[in-house]
Amino acid sequence: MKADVASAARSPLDVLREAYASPEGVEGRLRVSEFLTSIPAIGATKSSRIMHELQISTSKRLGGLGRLQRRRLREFVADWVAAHGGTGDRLVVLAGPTAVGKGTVASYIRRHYPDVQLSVSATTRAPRPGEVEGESYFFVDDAEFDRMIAAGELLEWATVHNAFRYGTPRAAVERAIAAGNSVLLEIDIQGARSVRRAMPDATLVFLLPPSWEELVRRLVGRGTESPGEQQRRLETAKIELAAVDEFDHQVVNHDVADAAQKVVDLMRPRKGRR
Ligand SMILES: Nc1ncnc2c1ncn2[C@@H]1O[C@H](COP(=O)(O)OP(=O)(O)OP(=O)(O)O)[C@@H](O)[C@H]1O
Ligand SMILES: Nc1nc2c(ncn2[C@@H]2O[C@H](COP(=O)(O)O)[C@@H](O)[C@H]2O)c(=O)[nH]1
Repeated sequence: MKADVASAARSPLDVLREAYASPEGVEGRLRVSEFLTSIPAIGATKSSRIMHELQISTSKRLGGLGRLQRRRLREFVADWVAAHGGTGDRLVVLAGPTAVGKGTVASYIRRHYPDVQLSVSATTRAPRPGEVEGESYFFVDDAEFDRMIAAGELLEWATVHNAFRYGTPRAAVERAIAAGNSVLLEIDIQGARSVRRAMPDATLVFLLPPSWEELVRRLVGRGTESPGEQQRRLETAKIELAAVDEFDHQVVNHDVADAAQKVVDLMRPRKGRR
């Protein structure tokens, strides 16, 4: 008989998230084999084969998996769900350390994939040359940002790099999802965590640099921060890189077009892609 953990109301990915967050909780104590067979179209034989492929022993419980096993299982389940009727992830968050290329990848997506809806954030920082109100950001003053927070108009917000405040307007995201469209949020890591709390079904993508040296090269090469500020951001980047396992997918930004394609792929219907 199928275990009741991945009932129609809850996605198997939600079950995994809860298990990884609370290894001693109900989901954490669930055997991996029971979890797998609770997913429609996975029976006992298939479950054994999958566990063998993922190098997980038959006695393991979800909460007792090691870091690599957790990642392998989560990626397997994400692919499986997508291939068996997934409709594309509705809310996709692209986050990562400073200068990894989030803005560059998001701009590439804006230019090359006009069907992808990008959320436009509100910010208290001033516009840079070439930035357009309502396209790049909604540029607001502190009083207006305070008002938006108080009115519950922001899905998440954060003070980024100890400088200015940035937030995701809730209404546009909710409207898009209600209309059956997908939305991409390019935000910082604190914001990604807040989105996960507010909307547990969101898909979090961590953009990684090809190497630490390349991240430093990109930050220094961009030339928009003083040497002191670069140093401070690199210290924060070290801490942020350690958060990679909180995310559903990792994309390495070797090449902008390739990274953009990978992000967009997550937002598209993927039935039968496996
Ligand atoms: N794949 C890539 N290869 C080489 N250079 C890249 C690549 N992606 C981005 N860059 C360069 O890296 C620098 C940082 O990129 P970008 O400003 O997009 O980073 P970011 O993650 O948005 O940074 P922040 O969070 O600090 O705003 C830019 O000079 C950009 O041109
Ligand atoms: N938490 C949020 N972070 C955001 C949002 N919009 C942008 N950002 C992040 O801010 C920094 C700096 O951006 P910049 O345009 O001033 O260079 C960058 O890391 C963005 O990802 C948001 O709505 N929420």
